[in-house]
Amino acid sequence: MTAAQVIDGKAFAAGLRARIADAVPAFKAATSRAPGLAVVLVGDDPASAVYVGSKGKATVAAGMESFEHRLPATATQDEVEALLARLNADEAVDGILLQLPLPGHLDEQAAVATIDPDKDVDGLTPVSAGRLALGIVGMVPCTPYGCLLLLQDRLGDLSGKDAIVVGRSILVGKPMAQLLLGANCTVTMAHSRTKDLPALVRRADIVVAAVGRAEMVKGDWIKPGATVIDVGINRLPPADGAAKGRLVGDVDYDSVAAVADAITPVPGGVGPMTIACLLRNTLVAAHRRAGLADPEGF
Ligand SMILES: Nc1nc2c(c(=O)[nH]1)N[C@@H](CN(C=O)c1ccc(C(=O)N[C@@H](CCC(=O)O)C(=O)O)cc1)CN2
Repeated sequence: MTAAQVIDGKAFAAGLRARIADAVPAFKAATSRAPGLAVVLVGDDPASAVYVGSKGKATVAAGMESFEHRLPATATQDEVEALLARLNADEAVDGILLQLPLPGHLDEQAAVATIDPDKDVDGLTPVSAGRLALGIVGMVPCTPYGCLLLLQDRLGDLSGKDAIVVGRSILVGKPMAQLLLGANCTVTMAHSRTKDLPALVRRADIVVAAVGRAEMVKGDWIKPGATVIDVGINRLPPADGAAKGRLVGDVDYDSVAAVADAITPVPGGVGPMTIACLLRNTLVAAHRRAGLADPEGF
């Protein structure tokens, strides 16, 4: 039996995207141009191609300019970095996103580090990570920022809450922990070498699962009344001749929903927030580059 409230990330993201679209005309009126987002896809990973397509469509739907750049899977490090350098210098581009993962022969961190931090709408450059750690205004990675918005919408002030982040990736785990710390939570970061993970999770008011292991977090790990944010997107093997397997998160949904106060579903939870927050970051970057105050309410 499901007791938890379902946190509807899809609906929240739709509302955020609508507010962003409403804010774009004022930017255009002030600058005579639209905010511009450039997305770079290297290679032909099918999931990445879908995400890049969705980002382009969402950008246009918000009234912004979308620039899509595709490089072959054989592109060299120099070719990727040369394209990023061109986008850094392009006045029409406010935000640059290098879709990850890159093909294995490329150095992701080195490529990301060449992006102008003022255009780093993914919040992944060393400068953005440093600003986040120091609590200085900068660009925040989209998925963890989306999680924070969902948590604040559900719980209000997060001060004093015990939070655990399971997973320490650069894309989600590390920035998520920084954001929760910035919101005055007491934060535990757990990872593959953590001892007695269930006992640590059981202490938390807020659980963010971002490990990339299907249905790993179980209901008997959860403190009754906790809020659970599931960042995982895992495809199970197809069952009984089905063409595709079911999409599940890092949380064992049914057992956790029976104990938690609130939980994000997969799909329809955190995923849609990633693209909405990318548009938010692009709008903010465009304002800062144009010397305008940050748009209000984002
Ligand atoms: N440079 C980046 N690369 C990647 C990022 C990122 O934030 N920056 N995140 C992920 C992929 N991603 C966006 O790029 C992304 C993943 C999932 C979703 C989403 O809406 N998922 C849906 C389910 C989709 C499905 O049916 O398969 C959901 O959860 O409801 C959006 C964006 C890795 N790369």
